[in-house]
Amino acid sequence: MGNIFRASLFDGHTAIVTGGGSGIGLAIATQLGELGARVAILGRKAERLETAKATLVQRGIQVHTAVCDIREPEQVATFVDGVAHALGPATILVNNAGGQFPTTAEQVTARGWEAVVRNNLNGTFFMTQAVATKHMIPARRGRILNIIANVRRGFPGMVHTGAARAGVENLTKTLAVEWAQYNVQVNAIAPGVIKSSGTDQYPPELLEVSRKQTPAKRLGTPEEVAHLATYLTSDAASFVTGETWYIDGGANLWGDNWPIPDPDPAM
Ligand SMILES: CCCCCCC/C=C/C(=O)SCCNC(=O)CCNC(=O)[C@H](O)C(C)(C)COP(=O)(O)OP(=O)(O)OC[C@H]1O[C@@H](n2cnc3c(N)ncnc32)[C@H](O)[C@@H]1OP(=O)(O)O
Ligand SMILES: NC(=O)C1=CN([C@@H]2O[C@H](COP(=O)(O)OP(=O)(O)OC[C@H]3O[C@@H](n4cnc5c(N)ncnc54)[C@H](OP(=O)(O)O)[C@@H]3O)[C@@H](O)[C@H]2O)C=CC1
Repeated sequence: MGNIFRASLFDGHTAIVTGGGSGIGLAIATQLGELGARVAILGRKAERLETAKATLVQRGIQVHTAVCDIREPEQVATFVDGVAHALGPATILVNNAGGQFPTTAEQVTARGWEAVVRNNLNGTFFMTQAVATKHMIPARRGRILNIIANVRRGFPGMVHTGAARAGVENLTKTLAVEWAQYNVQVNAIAPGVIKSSGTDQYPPELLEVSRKQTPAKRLGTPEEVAHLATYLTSDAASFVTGETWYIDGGANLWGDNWPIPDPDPAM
């Protein structure tokens, strides 16, 4: 599918995309940049960021990159100040960085739990607070978009990320209300299973199970998520706030997120 959005849609905007060096984040950074935004991306791995930067620059996009772990508030503050210096204050923040590992609730260690909650919930909040207070609230203008996951029916098989993403969904609602007075809209996207650099780390046979468990009978693409992100960060969505948008081929309504044993062993 081609791009249905106007070429100059984001002229004059600066967009931060966390985890913009790969997968869904890179697709979003590419699309916002091609529509006129200056783009700042971060991640923990410098090499990944350099490769992504080359791709974006090749497409004529003005890019700022810096290594930053969103779990560390000092690194976040330095990154956010660096964006203002390099590209001007951010008008768009896409909190896309995140991840987890499969585990049963019985087996997850305290450190494993903390690692995933810090990555997905704490990191998202630290970025959001820094960008809003330093850039968006003073300018009385901002769009924040949180990438979560399909947690509508919990997340059996990944209890830590289910809890963390539900936390992000709730902070999306809270901040939509608190920051409406500053003309800052806050929304979330809940992707189903998307064929990306992220899911490439999962065994192919599990991805095939996910495909079958999706009513649309296919996996989504990063570009499809980017189209929705473009709408939600554009002026077309200026009266939309506090909402979670599922993009999952119907998966939140039917089928298993993750193949776990039947909760009733007698069945
Ligand atoms: C096929 C169907 C798919 C359906 C689901 C699709 C929905 C979601 C898809 C995606 O999210 S795609 C993105 C995929 N990418 C990732 O998820 C990778 C992200 N991982 C990370 O960023 C990190 O590994 C982490 C999870 C944040 C942990 O990083 P950190 O550096 O903090 O951890 P460590 O210091 O190494 O370990 C802390 C603690 O956590 C335990 N642990 C870490 N990784 C694993 C693992 N893979 N398996 C089990 N346990 C893990 C580790 O053992 C430590 O605990 P202790 O052993 O010390 O108790
Ligand atoms: N693909 C899918 O099916 C789904 C994905 N999601 C979520 O969407 C987001 C993007 O996923 P996807 O593109 O598929 O996967 P990727 O693993 O390719 O993307 C995750 C990105 O986040 C960055 N990142 C992770 N932790 C941190 C951190 N602490 N600080 C800074 N950057 C970090 C990674 O970079 P680096 O490693 O260099 O730090 C990477 O660029 C993730 O939050 C994922 O959990 C949700 C539902 C489904």
